[in-house]
Amino acid sequence: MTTKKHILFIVNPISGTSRKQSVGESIGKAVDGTRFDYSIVATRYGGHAYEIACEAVRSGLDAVVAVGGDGTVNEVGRAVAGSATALGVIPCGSGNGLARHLMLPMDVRKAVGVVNAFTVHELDYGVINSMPFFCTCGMGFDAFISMKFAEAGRRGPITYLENILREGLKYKPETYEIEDGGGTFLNKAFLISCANASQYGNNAYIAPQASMSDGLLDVVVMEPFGVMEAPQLSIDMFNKTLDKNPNIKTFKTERIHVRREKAGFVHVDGDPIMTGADVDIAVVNKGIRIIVNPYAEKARRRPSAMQTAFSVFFNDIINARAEWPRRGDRPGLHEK
Ligand SMILES: Nc1ncnc2c1ncn2[C@@H]1O[C@H](COP(=O)(O)OP(=O)(O)OP(=O)(O)O)[C@@H](O)[C@H]1O
Repeated sequence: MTTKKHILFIVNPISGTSRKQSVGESIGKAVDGTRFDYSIVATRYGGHAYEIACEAVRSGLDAVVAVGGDGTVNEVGRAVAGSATALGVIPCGSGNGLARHLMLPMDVRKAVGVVNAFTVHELDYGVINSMPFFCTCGMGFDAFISMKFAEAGRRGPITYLENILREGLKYKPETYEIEDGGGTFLNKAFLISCANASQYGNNAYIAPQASMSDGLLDVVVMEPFGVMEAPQLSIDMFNKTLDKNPNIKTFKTERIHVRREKAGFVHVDGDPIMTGADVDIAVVNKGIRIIVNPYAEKARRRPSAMQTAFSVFFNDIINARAEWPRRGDRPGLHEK
């Protein structure tokens, strides 16, 4: 008789937009009880998932499964990184960037099926000023929007889009000094994103070539762009061709150092955090064990309705940016 594996499911009840009352029940019905002993706990506050997952690692559990979005994945990932305990994900957030990169099913029952299969790979994660990230981190417009999203209080893709629309109208690019081992260069940029996994969530691919097993981060520098280039940027983001866009510089590296004009926000897997002007970002090669999807067919990634909606909204920003100053009723806005 083989011994059962021990798994803890940590449910973030406020993640995503749907109510989470029945999630525990769905998990209970789908877990293979002949092979796994499991328990389910709900978080009571931000940071609680990290605390519970640290305890699970100390107890030597085989896996801790984050039931939530990228914020919950980050808390559990931080706790299990560097240990024998694996990270599992049941995607229940609004963006689910890591889950989508790993091609995990969005359906709870099917995602538990992936946990049941228990295929564990050692994968990379990143660290920004000593804070681990598993999907993306970034600064500039990237961090600005994640901060606004957190402030908004409401969650879900529509809030995200509304914020992009509102804030995109007045965002001003900054100058960054970037050092990547090969040299130092100055860049005026709209955003700098560092990707361990390929997307922000909702299938918006900031770094289509990003791999979680190459020991490298994909750095994306989006330079200031004009009204004419913007529609192509949004199309490229959803067609996974952003790396071919002339307004984008991309490179792979193990680490970079970025010096900003002043202290400011960065985002770490979508959550805004204040840091100093100097930012160090590095990859930890094969630093975390993750339950992956043995049934995934990479060739079948398709654009979703959400992708199309995002493109439309992005184009609206551009149109609004072009028109408002002309109307003369928004003197505070910065039109490039
Ligand atoms: N019980 C709780 N009450 C308040 N906040 C919580 C609670 N549990 C977790 N959190 C916090 O909620 C935040 C959002 O969670 P999460 O990222 O999982 O969902 P999401 O934002 O909807 O998804 P995504 O990041 O994929 O868009 C996290 O930063 C987490 O720390």
